[in-house]
Amino acid sequence: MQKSASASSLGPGGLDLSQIFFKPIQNTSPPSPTKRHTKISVIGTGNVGMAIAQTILTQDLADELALVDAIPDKLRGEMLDLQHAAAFLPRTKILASTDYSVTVGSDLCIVTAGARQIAGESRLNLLQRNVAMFQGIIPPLAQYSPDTILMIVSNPVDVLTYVAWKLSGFPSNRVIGSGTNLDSSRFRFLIADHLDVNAQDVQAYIVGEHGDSSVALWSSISVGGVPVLSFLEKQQIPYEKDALEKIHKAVVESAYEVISLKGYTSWAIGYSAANLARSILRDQRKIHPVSVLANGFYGIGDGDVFLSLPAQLGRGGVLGVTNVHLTDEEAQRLRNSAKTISEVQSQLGL
Ligand SMILES: NC(=O)C1=CN([C@@H]2O[C@H](COP(=O)(O)OP(=O)(O)OC[C@H]3O[C@@H](n4cnc5c(N)ncnc54)[C@H](O)[C@@H]3O)[C@@H](O)[C@H]2O)C=CC1
Ligand SMILES: CC(=O)C(=O)O
Repeated sequence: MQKSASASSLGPGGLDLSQIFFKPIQNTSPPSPTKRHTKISVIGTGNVGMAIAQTILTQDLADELALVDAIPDKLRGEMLDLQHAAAFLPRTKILASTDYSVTVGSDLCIVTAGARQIAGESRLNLLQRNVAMFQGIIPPLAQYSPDTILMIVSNPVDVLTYVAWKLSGFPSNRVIGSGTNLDSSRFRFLIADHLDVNAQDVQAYIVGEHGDSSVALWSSISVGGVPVLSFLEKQQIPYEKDALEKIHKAVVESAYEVISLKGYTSWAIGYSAANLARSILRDQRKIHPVSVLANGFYGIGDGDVFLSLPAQLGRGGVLGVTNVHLTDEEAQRLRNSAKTISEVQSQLGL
């Protein structure tokens, strides 16, 4: 099901039409070796996979985009629909197959395949179904692209990032969960809305589990470089701790609300994953709250656990974790979140 025949082979008797339309220029130098060919694979072409794929295309993040799904007709339909937008988009070769060989040589593989929550269902509830699926997804990805970076989006994303790390055998810097990059955007949106400022001027992180035990780092929030809580305290402006808790609660409930209204979430995770892809593939060295191997940070205990911490991302994947100051309460909540994930993980026997 790979991309349809290229224009160059469409002439009668296999005549190479490109030689008729374009006269080759003689004595040209070979293409610059510094220009990398970038390939992204998206596994799972449901609501989330397609939102990510279309954001990658509009943002011109890849020279080649490979799509994989278990349902061939749906997959081919999605591939053709994207290909038909070629006249309006930057040039990207789009391939699709149910066979993982289509992903060969990927720089980044984004995994979105799997069951999703129904209204009111927790992300953690998806675990058993999606772990079984990952056993058929991660090994072939690792086999066809042994140097790739894996970005896991399927839920429960933190535990599945751990599962992907185990199944791939990759070093932990090359296995990343989209984690709370999305929750942090929801958080920034709500704070910006509250203060009537631009969300891009709000620096604010949600860390820990992408889910119900996530932790809001109120102590480090700044708007336009002004640290919000210490500013209010210095100006002796009273604020209600309850109001802060309500904003965090709204972040936690965001996905449940959208799912109860439209059945799934897609656009925001599409932008979130593309935002991470840009930082990784363009070596932006930006800090994102993403799911990383967290042992040893902020007193997180012995077992291997992935959860979101503010991490620097670049071409090598996770380059480091930022040493953001946490209050004792925030650090304790983060360790509790790690414990929640560890307990779920311990049922897996991996
Ligand atoms: N981490 C995050 O922030 C977010 C994660 N999600 C998660 O993303 C996942 C996908 O959600 P949706 O796209 O809405 O679901 P969906 O049901 O629309 O799409 C899932 C796709 O996976 C495919 N699939 C199933 N088994 C497969 C296999 N073995 N190999 C390849 N493809 C397979 C299905 O055919 C389907 O096209 C869910 O687990 C959901 O909870 C959703 C939103 C945000
Ligand atoms: C579904 C999900 O994980 C989200 O939108 O946050």
